[in-house]
Amino acid sequence: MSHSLTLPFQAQRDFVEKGSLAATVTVPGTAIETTPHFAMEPLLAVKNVHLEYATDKSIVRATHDVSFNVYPSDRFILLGPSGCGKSSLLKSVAGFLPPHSGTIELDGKVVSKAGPDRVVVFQEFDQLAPWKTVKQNVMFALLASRTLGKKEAAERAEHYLHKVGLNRFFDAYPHTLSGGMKQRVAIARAMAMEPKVLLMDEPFAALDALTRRKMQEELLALWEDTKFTLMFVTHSIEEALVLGNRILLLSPHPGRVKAEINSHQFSLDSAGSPEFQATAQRIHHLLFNEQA
Ligand SMILES: Nc1ncnc2c1ncn2[C@@H]1O[C@H](COP(=O)(O)OP(=O)(O)OP(=O)(O)O)[C@@H](O)[C@H]1O
Repeated sequence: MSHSLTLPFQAQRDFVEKGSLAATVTVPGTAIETTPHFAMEPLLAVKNVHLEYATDKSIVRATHDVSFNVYPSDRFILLGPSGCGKSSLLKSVAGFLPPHSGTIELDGKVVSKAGPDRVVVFQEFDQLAPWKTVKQNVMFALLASRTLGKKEAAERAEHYLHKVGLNRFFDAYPHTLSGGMKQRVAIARAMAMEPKVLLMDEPFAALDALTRRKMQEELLALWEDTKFTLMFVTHSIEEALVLGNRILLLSPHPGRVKAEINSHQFSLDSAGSPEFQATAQRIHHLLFNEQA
């Protein structure tokens, strides 16, 4: 599904620079809201995607006919109940799970395998190589993908480790780090690849509430800095609202698009506001099939 409106050039620039505009248009007869994206082409186009797993006993359908577009600098959230296919969609965009039918296009090219233009940060703390230092972990992906030579990879690793506040830990080994610090390394490693889309699968779900909040703040600060394109999976309505500018709501298993919501008006400070609470309630109703 693609909804685009034409706005003047300055408004288009505002969108690119700020990542979103205040204007919201609701598509008549649907629960889909759209921020005008002008004549801008989507960076990522997911079209009518059915995802399936073949098990010994049966075929498990993970998603049914899912379509959405992600635009440059979007912070696009996949939100839905457990088992609705959020992680499967992320895996499919990453190139690990080919669609049973439908297509996924990045920059107009069909995604058929994993590539350095899509990097995933997972929830697990064990995604780092334990025998490598923090800096070596960040450099490894750059070297293995032949993105950079050794000297440039070292410089880029240091640059992104600075950005996530780990400049004093270049030579530390993962087992000496807290869960939050390990996730910062994983984020630095992913950002160092400078992917077209950064994919995050509940990266903060295993952290305590205070660290989770801090990591959300840091992720938004990183986004303010470089305006990267983010696709982020969560089942927390609050996390979706504070981190995302657009939220795709998926129905329970198998996941179908239930609604698309604009959330660019919210920040980490708006969690207690009446508007935030009302939107959270509305999402809750939409997710649980009550009238919004
Ligand atoms: N490797 C697999 N083999 C078979 N079925 C699978 C596999 N991975 C996921 N599934 C099934 O696909 C459906 C979607 O799973 P998925 O993990 O994508 O959902 P999710 O929304 O990310 O869930 P959660 O929020 O609990 O992580 C579920 O029914 C799940 O049991």
